Formats: sequence, structure tokens, C-alpha cells
Amino acid sequence: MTTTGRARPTTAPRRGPAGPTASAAPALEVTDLTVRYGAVTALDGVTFALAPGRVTGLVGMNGSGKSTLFKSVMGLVRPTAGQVRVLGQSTELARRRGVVGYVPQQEDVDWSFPLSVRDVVMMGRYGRLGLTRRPRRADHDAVDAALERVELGHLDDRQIGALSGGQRKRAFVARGLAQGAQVLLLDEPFAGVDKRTEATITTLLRELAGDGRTMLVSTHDLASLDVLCDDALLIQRRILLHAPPAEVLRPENLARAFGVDVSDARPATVSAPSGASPAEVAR
Ligand SMILES: Nc1ncnc2c1ncn2[C@@H]1O[C@H](COP(=O)(O)OP(=O)(O)OP(=O)(O)O)[C@@H](O)[C@H]1O
Repeated sequence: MTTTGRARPTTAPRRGPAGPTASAAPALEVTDLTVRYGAVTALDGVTFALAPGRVTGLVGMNGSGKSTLFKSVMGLVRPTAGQVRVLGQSTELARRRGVVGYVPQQEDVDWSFPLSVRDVVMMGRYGRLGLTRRPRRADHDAVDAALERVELGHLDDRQIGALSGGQRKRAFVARGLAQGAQVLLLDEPFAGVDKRTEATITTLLRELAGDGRTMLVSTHDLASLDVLCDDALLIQRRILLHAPPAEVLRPENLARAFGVDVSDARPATVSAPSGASPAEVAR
């Protein structure tokens, strides 16, 4: 399986808003989810469902609740109200069974920690290790397969912080694969990576969706939204829109989410000279 160096895909395979898997049970179902941190309401009645095998972008300004949504799906924050089901299971069960995986934001990780790439990917197997916590043949095989899938097999002994930004993201995707995650949450996987690396990660995520995995990806890179995603969620504490990328990128919809006129955000005109996306400019 080769992903590195592939040409940038021109667009995500179109499945339409309903798609062939629309009749399948949702891979991720969020119902009336409200999360408050003291006086701050981070999420307010969030409701949506994702069908299996789709890549969905999560688009919203800073502080709109994207990370809180991810943490809720991972069972790391307790909802004030509402519920989350992953493949029909509670968040606690889904996390224990490893069916949901998380690729964190760059700044949420201590990269100086003395762990190799292989150690990080092996973490995906922790839920399956016996009392001895000693990996068995099947665990090593799963880690090898995951590393190969993301093309990091040759760097497995390297300290995790000694990887490039894009390689670090791929290492965490591999952790999710080793774990057997069917639902992957990726928190800004394109932050700080160059265009070529972005294309490599995009191709990898599209391949994983082709296998039937479901991905929710927060991104400020609006120009690439329709290359990566089948659908997008526009969020501002609540879900403003759940639609194909072209619809979400309509200036009037972006203006609702960002509170300013970001009409330059249309894909054809989005490449601002600074390289910053309109969403980043709008911060
Ligand atoms: N632990 C916390 N305690 C109090 N308030 C919090 C906490 N975590 C987040 N918030 C607040 O909740 C709101 C949503 O934050 P969240 O981190 O989910 O947004 P985000 O969309 O991920 O932002 P960004 O794009 O900057 O990562 C913000 O107003 C934030 O200040």
C-alpha cells in the first residue's frame, strides 16, 4: 500500500449527501449534546449522525466546540445533557473496546516523552493486553501492519518527537489502526504540515474510508475540504449545517459560522498569498 508521494487527489469520491451507506446504522450518533464548563456553554444541543465509510469535516472558528465534541465522543468530558453512541455503543464501552480512535492536536502531546514510534502505536493495543501487559505475537503483527499502512515501518525505532509533523500525525493514525478503531477522530491533522504532506494524509484517510472506517476531521483548511470530505459539519456551539462541502462553503453559510464575511473562502479563490485559510484569517 503506497501513500507517500502520490499525486494529490482532485476530489473525494462523490457519494452524494445520502450515499450508498445512508441506510446503514450510524457509525456515530450524537443527540442533543450539551456540554458546559461552569458558566461556559461549549456545546448546545448538538445533534448529527455519521454513516459508516464517510469522511466528515468539522468546520468552525476557534472556541466553537470542536475539541469538546471530540472529547465527548471519546468519553473524556461528561455531557451536561444528551448522548453519544459509537456504533450503537456508549462512549465508555466504545473506548474500552477500542472502536473509536483519536488523533490529537499537535500541542496536546508531549513530544519529548521517551517513546518510540512503535511504542506509541503499541498503545493502541493496551486495551487487549493481558494482565502481564506484555505484547504477544498478534499485537506485534497488528503494530507492524499499522506502521506499514501509514508507511512508517522504517522509522519504528525513532523517538516520536523526532518525526516531522506529518509523520507524527500518521503515527497516531497507526495507533488507531492497531487498536482496530472503526471511527477515527482527527483534530486538525493538517495544522503545520506542508501541501505535499497534506495530500499524503488525505490519500491515506480516503483509503481508510474506502475500507469502511468513519472519520470526523476538524480542519481550518477550507480550500481542501471537498478533496478530503464527503460531508461537512458547520459548528458554532450547535450544528449550523450538515451538508456536502460545496454547500458548507457557500459564503452565506461560512458567514453564519465565522461571524464575518469570508466570501473569499470559495475553493477557487481560497489560496490567499499568505497561505493562511480564510478561517485562519478570521480568527
Ligand atoms: N476545560 C475548560 N474549562 C472551561 N472552559 C473550557 C474548557 N475547555 C474549553 N472551554 C471553552 O469551551 C469553548 C469551546 O472550546 P473548544 O476547545 O471545544 O473549541 P475549539 O473549537 O476546539 O477551539 P480551537 O479551534 O481553538 O481548538 C471555548 O469557549 C473554550 O474557552
